[in-house]
Amino acid sequence: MTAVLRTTGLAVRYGGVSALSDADLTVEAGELVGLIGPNGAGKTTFIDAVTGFARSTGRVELTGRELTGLPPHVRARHGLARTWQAAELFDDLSVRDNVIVAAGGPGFRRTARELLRGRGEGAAAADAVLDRLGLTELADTEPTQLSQGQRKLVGVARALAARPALLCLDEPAAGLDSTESAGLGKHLRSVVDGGTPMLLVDHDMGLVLSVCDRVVVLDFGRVIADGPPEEIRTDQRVLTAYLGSSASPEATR
Ligand SMILES: Nc1ncnc2c1ncn2[C@@H]1O[C@H](COP(=O)(O)OP(=O)(O)OP(=O)(O)O)[C@@H](O)[C@H]1O
Repeated sequence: MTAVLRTTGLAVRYGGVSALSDADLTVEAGELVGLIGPNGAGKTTFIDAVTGFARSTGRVELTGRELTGLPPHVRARHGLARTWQAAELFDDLSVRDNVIVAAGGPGFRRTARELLRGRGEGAAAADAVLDRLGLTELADTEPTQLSQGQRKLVGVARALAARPALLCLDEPAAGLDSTESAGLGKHLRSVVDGGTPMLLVDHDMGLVLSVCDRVVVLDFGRVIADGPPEEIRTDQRVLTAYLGSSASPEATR
């Protein structure tokens, strides 16, 4: 079966620094794959290389189509969506309008018309995304009124609105408390179970190990482990990479 995402020998250098080396990773249909590793391991660099924001060597394929060398906006058009470590929202638009604007597909004029009209296809699609993420009650709220966790979820809603083939999330749980993080995990799982595969980078091991189907571990830019959470928890290379001892990776954050 064709993987949704397949990278082969993906590598990124920043001057003399090898940020990512020879990284092979797949995300299959229906999968939530976690990408973890100690600080500076290359996780954000991996997402940057896949989405075209970092110059890379090696190969990137999305549902069998080669994206290698294409600029970010073309990769996005082929179905790659990402979020950033800081959720960038338009603070003077409602949550619903933030999602409508992010859907992008209709083009600026049609999006502007949708916003002026208030309802329509774009609004209905945005409401469906908000519903999946449990944000319906906040649709008419302005982002300045939201908690950090809710802002993160709106960021995910914006990425999802473009109906991507793959959603890449960069540290969506950063700054969330454990209750907010557990809530986020439930919603991310629901997005994947609803048909959108996901690559999740996060330092919150409780979140990653509890919601992911498979976890890939990077250390010094190299993949050192790839398997189900229960295997990763006890993988000696992973334990050593995190603490240089036989402690659990969950104890690192
Ligand atoms: N723009 C850049 N220029 C130079 N070096 C960079 C750049 N971006 C990242 N690096 C280096 O590449 C390596 C991987 O960084 P990256 O941010 O991808 O790691 P990470 O696993 O996401 O780390 P963290 O968990 O701290 O966010 C690090 O050594 C980092 O210092």
